[in-house]
Amino acid sequence: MSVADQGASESAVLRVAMLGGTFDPVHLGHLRSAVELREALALDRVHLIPAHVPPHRTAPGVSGEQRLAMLEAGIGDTPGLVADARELRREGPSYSADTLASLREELGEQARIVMAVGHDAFLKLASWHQPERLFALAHVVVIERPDHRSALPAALANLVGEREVGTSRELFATPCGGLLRLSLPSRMAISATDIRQRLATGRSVRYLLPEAVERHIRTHGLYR
Ligand SMILES: Nc1ncnc2c1ncn2[C@@H]1O[C@H](COP(=O)(O)OP(=O)(O)OP(=O)(O)O)[C@@H](O)[C@H]1O
Ligand SMILES: O=C(O)c1ccc[n+]([C@@H]2O[C@H](COP(=O)([O-])O)[C@@H](O)[C@H]2O)c1
Repeated sequence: MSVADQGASESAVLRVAMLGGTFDPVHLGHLRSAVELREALALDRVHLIPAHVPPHRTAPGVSGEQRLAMLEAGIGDTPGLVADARELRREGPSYSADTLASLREELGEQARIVMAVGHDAFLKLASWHQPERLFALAHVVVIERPDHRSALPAALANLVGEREVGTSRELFATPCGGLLRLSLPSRMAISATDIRQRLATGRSVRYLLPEAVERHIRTHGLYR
């Protein structure tokens, strides 16, 4: 096979990322990092997937339907971003391994599937449900700030083993099983907790989330 043919067959393989979260509500930090992730890894799609019952935190105050509606409003027509409701349709805790299994089933064995997690979530990965299965189904990409490299806790170092690679090209040589730590420079200092507090105390949330999401919150009287 010529180099040009190799390039063509590589790019024909679907590359998809899952970015899970509570999205209570979705904000510009989430959306900007989804866009940057897509560009950095040349992904076909980034699926933003709201958790139905988040495994490691208290239940969100706003229903799954409302969090999904805000996510859809926030994404609008942004190319390559998808509001994916699959965890909302599943009963019980929203384990990421089950979500990746459903993506794998849908996209087939050859698709390159990435589970994107923030650095803080990554540090706890060894305590997630069926952590080895995550790597059997997908690559893990850790979104880090450039200044934020720290040593891994022992349980995580065991789980990660020799999986880490340095480039997306190496990562996408296989459909799953790799780890890439990706520096995205522009993480915004925005959190959903802060947005909820601002709304509850009547302060402005303008420019922290898309205007369509703010409109949805006002129309439905959320977070008051
Ligand atoms: N400002 C941000 N920039 C980039 N990524 C973010 C930002 N805030 C959260 N994330 C990431 O988005 C994913 C979903 O986050 P989540 O829904 O918990 O939002 P949050 O703002 O951290 O919410 P909360 O304040 O309620 O904990 C996680 O992987 C998290 O690390
Ligand atoms: O599968 C698990 O055991 C698991 C444990 C903790 C978090 N997660 C997922 O990680 C994503 C980010 O979670 P959070 O709490 O940082 O918003 C979200 O999709 C969660 O469902 C998944």
